[in-house]
Amino acid sequence: MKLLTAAQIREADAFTVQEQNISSLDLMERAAKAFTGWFENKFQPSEEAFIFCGPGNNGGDGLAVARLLHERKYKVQVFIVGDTAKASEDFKANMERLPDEVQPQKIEEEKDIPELPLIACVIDALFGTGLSRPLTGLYEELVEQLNSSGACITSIDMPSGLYTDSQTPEGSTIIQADNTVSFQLPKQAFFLPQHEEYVGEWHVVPIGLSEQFISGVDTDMFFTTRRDVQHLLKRRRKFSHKGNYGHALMLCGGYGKMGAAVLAARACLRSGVGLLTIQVPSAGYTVLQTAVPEAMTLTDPNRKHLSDLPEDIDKYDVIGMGPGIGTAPPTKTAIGQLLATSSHPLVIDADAINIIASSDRLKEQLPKNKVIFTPHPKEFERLVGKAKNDYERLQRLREFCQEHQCCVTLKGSHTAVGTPSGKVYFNTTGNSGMATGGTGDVLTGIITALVGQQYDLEEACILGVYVHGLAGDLALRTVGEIGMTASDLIDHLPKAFMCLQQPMS
Ligand SMILES: NC(=O)C1=CN([C@@H]2O[C@H](COP(=O)(O)OP(=O)(O)OC[C@H]3O[C@@H](n4cnc5c(N)ncnc54)[C@H](O)[C@@H]3O)[C@@H](O)[C@H]2O)[C@H](O)CC1
Ligand SMILES: [K+]
Repeated sequence: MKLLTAAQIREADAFTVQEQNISSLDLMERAAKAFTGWFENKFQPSEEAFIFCGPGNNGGDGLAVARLLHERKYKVQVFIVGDTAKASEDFKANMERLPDEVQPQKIEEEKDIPELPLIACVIDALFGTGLSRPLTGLYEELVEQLNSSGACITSIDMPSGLYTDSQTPEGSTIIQADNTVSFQLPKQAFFLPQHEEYVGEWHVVPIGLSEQFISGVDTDMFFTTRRDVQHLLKRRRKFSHKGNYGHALMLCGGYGKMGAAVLAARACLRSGVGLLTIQVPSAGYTVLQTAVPEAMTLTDPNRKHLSDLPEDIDKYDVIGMGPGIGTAPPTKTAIGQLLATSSHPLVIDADAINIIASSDRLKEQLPKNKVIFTPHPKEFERLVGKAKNDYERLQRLREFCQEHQCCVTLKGSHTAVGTPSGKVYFNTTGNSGMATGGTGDVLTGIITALVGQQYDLEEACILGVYVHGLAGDLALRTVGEIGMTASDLIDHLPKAFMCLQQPMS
């Protein structure tokens, strides 16, 4: 699904009003109803709502929500900040519609900011996608007081003070929402780790924006939904055999890190690959044969680290490498040799990334349209350099992918997949239980298996990160976040793939 900029959202708004022959006030009413529906599920009428409205349409939403909540027997108190004479037309219309029992109070100076009860339920309708500069003056003061009040804050559409699609200037004051309920589509800012404390949990409510507009609009930012990946999933044919699903080679493991090889191999096998051969340093032979009997095991001449490539390397459909291999000089030489000679698609993780990152010569040797990197943020930084903020990091991601015509899955809470054409796809599955050693090795195994099955690089990344997170979400239901291990993800991979095979209701 597409992610739109604030300007595109405004266009979608205008297009929808025309297409559906409704007024912008009708659209605001839809938005307010959608928000109120979410709110009713979350909070009881006994919880008094303190609604803070700015002078634009976000504030207009707040006023409409106040009316709807009042009709549903919630106690509401409305506060208005800003010059109402200059307020938007739909704001003014919703002021008119407020029932007599809901009389808004104006905040014109600091002393008008109310003292909130210890446990207060705040609705933040100060600014949404129309924010065009950092908060100052009374707005800033109010937001600071709300943030330090301990209230449970729900933001309408955007946390006030946060830019929708670009870097908010350093030091700006921004609402720290517990929940953000956004209209129709999540906003780009929600996917960036640096915004976690402002956005809180985000939720999306539909408001019927024009499908025609959204499908026609040009964007290079996407988020992946179940619908998006379901149609990527290839069917297995009735008369197929293991030769139809690819023969993967994995170069993984090192002394004390054979577990990484086991995890990557087991995940690869649980992701539909036809055949898997894994090469490990010779000390790992028994471990691999015992822990992963389905894989064929080759041993490196070196006992402790990778130092050589298999002889008949051309017969494989994909090579996955990196988990547990270390950065010993013979390992670097072997990786260099592989890059110089191989015509395979390559899935490159962990120390294989670090080895390439440390050498401009190796970076230059990267074959075009053949490589997937699966770095965590630190490995990514080694590969492309330090970024000042998440937006700069995303820009580096696009540039690197375009320069080397490769895919990169930049791992995180919303893993970002960069593609050779400069697009970015944010993943939407997964949970914090997955922040534990070995889950990256599992992802390498999954993506290697998918490339082996002839998914193109972009599809393998998007589907791979989605199913990896989905396995984590399924594991969450049985083992919870704290006790989750990488092996739990592997155990839940079959269910995750089964889930994707079910038609959506
Ligand atoms: N299509 C939709 O999703 C719909 C969204 N709705 C809601 O409308 C807002 C966007 O409304 P808009 O009037 O464009 O902007 P804001 O309310 O965010 O801002 C108002 C106004 O304030 C000025 N301004 C900007 N920054 C500052 C600042 N730092 N200090 C003071 N003033 C500032 C600027 O001139 C803005 O125009 C969207 O988020 C939704 O909540 C509709 O209700 C339904 C359709
Ligand atoms: K808001």
